[in-house]
Amino acid sequence: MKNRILISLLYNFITKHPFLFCGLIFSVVMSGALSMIVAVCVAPLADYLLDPSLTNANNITKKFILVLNLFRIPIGVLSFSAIFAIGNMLNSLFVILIFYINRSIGYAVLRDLNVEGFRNFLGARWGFFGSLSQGKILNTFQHEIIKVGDAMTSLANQFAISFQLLLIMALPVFLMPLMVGTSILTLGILTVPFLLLQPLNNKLGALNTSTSGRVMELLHETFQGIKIVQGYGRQESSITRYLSAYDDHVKITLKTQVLSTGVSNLHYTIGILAALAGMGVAIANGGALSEIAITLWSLQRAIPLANSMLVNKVNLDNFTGSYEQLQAIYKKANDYKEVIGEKVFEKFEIEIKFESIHFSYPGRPELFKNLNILIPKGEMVAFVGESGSGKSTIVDLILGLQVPTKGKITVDGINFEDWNKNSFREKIGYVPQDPILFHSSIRDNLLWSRENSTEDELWKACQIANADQFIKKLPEGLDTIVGDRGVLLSGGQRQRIALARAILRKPPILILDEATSSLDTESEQLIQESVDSIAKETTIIVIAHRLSTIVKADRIYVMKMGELLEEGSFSELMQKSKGYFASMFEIQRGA
Ligand SMILES: Nc1ncnc2c1ncn2[C@@H]1O[C@H](COP(=O)(O)OP(=O)(O)OP(=O)(O)O)[C@@H](O)[C@H]1O
Repeated sequence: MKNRILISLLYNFITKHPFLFCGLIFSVVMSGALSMIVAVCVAPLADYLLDPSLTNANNITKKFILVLNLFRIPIGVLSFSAIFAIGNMLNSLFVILIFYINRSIGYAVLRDLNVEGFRNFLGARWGFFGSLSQGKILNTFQHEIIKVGDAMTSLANQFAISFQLLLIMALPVFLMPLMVGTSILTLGILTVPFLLLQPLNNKLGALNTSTSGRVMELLHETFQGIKIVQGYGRQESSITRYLSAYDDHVKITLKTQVLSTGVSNLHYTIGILAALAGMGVAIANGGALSEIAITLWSLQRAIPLANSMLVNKVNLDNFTGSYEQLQAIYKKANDYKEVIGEKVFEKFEIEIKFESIHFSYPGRPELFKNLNILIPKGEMVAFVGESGSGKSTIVDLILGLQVPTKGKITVDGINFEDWNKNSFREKIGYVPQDPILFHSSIRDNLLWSRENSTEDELWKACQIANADQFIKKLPEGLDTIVGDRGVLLSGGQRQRIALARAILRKPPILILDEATSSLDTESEQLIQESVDSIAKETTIIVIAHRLSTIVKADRIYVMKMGELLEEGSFSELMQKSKGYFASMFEIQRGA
């Protein structure tokens, strides 16, 4: 399973980034070749130390001298040392290059996974976000994707190291097969206990993923709800809850890190033992000193590499938890994938129609049974009814954020699913119940809905939304920063900016979900007049609690527990004796 994942990740990577992969191979080959040259240099140096006249020099030294003669390089300890030093230096440069490419591979994979995650998540229907905690989504981006990127670096490292080892050990294997064989056998036997740690690694990896997810969830939840945490005086309990999750995570992380460092250190010692065992066998068998020196030199380069291989293996063992969580979330996002129709919505011409719509939220009883609604172009259509009766859900269905379980929604006679949803949404100005502003200036928040608006258009939209006066009084006017989600403004000011943002689009359809609920009566009145004035050229869908705000609506739908109770114009509904709407209106008037 794990190998299959790695192979598919590697394959994806090679096809997407062939240059990086070729760069890695080139650097690895160069580094290996240089290691070989450096190892060869050890023989003349060792022979020179034994006998500076080099009369009884080893075969390798003799061949080395022949090559130097070919290039007219003077023979002596200076040239031997210089070649040895330059070879080492060049090799170090290639090792740095390998490190750079390995990290680049990790970051390239990270970037691909981030893009894939973003596309998946933003392409999912609204329901997907309700099915997951935001902490989990953040954790996916901040931790799990990084772990998978690290695993790819480890994999690239594994590949590079295997190749380097092969080249570094080629000469010693040829010269001293017994010494190398003994060392490898000793190392292999002593490594077995380390390999038995794999199940523990897998378990720690999965625990690390879940505990870090919990930490992120609590962090996010606390700061999202900071007002209520402080308002209820629950700071201490929030800290305790957070610390408990944090401690759980630290415990697991510590275990993982100790294991990784422990493996690395113990294995290094074992590597030295293996080299000594090999050397012992070589000396016992009368091996030439210069050849033993070459092999020892190569082994001292190979042992840390073999050690890194084991550490990489630990990383590769515990990345599966992260990868599986990533895939599970991606799959979920994919299950919720929005169907994007092909027809581009250019102009709203006729109507929006709900035909026998059934709808239920997952795991909840059916909310709408056979709901029929008509929103003709140019009308102001209002939805009223008690809390929880389904008004906002109707808006979500119009926006395509939710999908009916049965029945058909059509726009201009065409099934909603056949429209390219974003082209339809681009024609909508939407002010949700809780108007979200981004942590930026008022200007940026407005321009977000229509980027190329002029200064005049910005102020005009603010004027219609009755926001111009208060914005002018702010020290930095349109450039005032609104704070995270708009916390530096009052609820009513936030609503007015959200309304201006919607109006700026000059949308043919304007959806106002309780858009004036936080305003004082006078501001509401002013906005009401503005909305009435744009109603002539705009289709307006409004959800209202204050029934006095929909007196001019052409059509009012009265909802109760997902059911359509009454329908008609304001005067028609008021004329119904014992009508639900009329009695609601009377109650509000009396209040
Ligand atoms: N994401 C959701 N998952 C499950 N049930 C939901 C979800 N959103 C809303 N509901 C339920 O659907 C019903 C209708 O909710 P909706 O928000 O559409 O009502 P509403 O009329 O707009 O209420 P209000 O006036 O309070 O905003 C409620 O019973 C609510 O609990």
